Amino acid sequence: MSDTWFDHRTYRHTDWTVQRLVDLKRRRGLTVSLVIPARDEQATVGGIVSRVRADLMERAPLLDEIVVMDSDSTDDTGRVAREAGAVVHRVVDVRPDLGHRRGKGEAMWKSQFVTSGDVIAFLDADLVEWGPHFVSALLGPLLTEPGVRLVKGFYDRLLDLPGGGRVSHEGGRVTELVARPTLALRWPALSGVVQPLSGEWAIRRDLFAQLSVPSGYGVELAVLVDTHLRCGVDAIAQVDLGRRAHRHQSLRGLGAMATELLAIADRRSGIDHGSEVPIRWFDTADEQGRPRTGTVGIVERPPAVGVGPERPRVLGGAVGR
Ligand SMILES: O=c1ccn([C@@H]2O[C@H](COP(=O)(O)OP(=O)(O)O[C@H]3O[C@H](CO)[C@@H](O)[C@H](O)[C@H]3O)[C@@H](O)[C@H]2O)c(=O)[nH]1
Ligand SMILES: O=C(O)[C@H](O)COP(=O)(O)O
Repeated sequence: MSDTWFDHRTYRHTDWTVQRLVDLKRRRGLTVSLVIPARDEQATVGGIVSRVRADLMERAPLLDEIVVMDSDSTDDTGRVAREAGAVVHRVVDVRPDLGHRRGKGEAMWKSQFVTSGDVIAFLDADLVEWGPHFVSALLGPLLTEPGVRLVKGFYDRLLDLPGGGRVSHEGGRVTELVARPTLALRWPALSGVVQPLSGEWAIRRDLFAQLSVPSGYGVELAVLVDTHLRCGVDAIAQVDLGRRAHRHQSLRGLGAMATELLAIADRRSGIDHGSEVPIRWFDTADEQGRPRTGTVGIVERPPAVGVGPERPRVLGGAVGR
């Protein structure tokens, strides 16, 4: 297997200083939006927003806006993020004429209608070990390599072990057991992508607007595969960001995520499972002792470029002005 892509499209976050990135951005005349999708992240979102704001907006003018997409939170995520200095949009309030779906991908798709940067960078809101370079370094390849249009972050991933306070370096269970094997089998050109599911990535707006976007956790895999299919693997770069730790989901939650990823990959290989896949959980039972059932949504939003302007709302039967 050729490692050519890995060798010439893999960078380290130390390859650029923030000042160099600011100079490059100014020279290229580009603007950058940071988007943070967040559902019930009041514990971490405030610290994340205030740190990127201080380092990448106030100390150095790298970001033009920081937007938190509040994804159906039932806690104080929106207020905490606003007080920390972000512009906050409730996903449900953005383009209501297009309807509302739940999920991370929906928050990211709708962010296109409330941001204006030529480049959109994404950052998860549940990080507990990270730094502002998780955002700034993603811009390096986009600002220096004319052919690069999508940049993925990668890192050493920590996993909390039972027993309290113990960690291993074997985090990213869905990444290692589902996403990377799927890429290796179906799109081997992408097998050098270290963290295909990383929530830290940056993309040219004009490319993102041409892609369909799964409403749930399939967004990262879809954007990666579709960029490869549409633009070629050299349009993708990756940056080593060091170490990352985040809040872990339950194994059952990860099972649903894995199901969605496999269905999204299948769809791109010509096998469509429809908009919903039934799943069963054997670790819990209903009143009759049978395994509980649930469904995983496999819906996608169309490319934003084809979505027209907001339709006027109909007020009391008359078209509102
Ligand atoms: O309905 C949702 C669910 C999650 N999130 C936010 O999305 C981010 C990541 O979600 P999380 O549940 O922490 O995902 P992980 O278990 O960490 O999943 C990994 O794998 C996913 C599938 O590729 C990626 O989307 C994630 O970014 C990546 O961290 C966080 O800021 C969440 O608050 C939403 O905005 N809406
Ligand atoms: O990227 C992944 O595989 C999922 O986010 C799960 O990560 P974890 O195993 O570190 O919880």
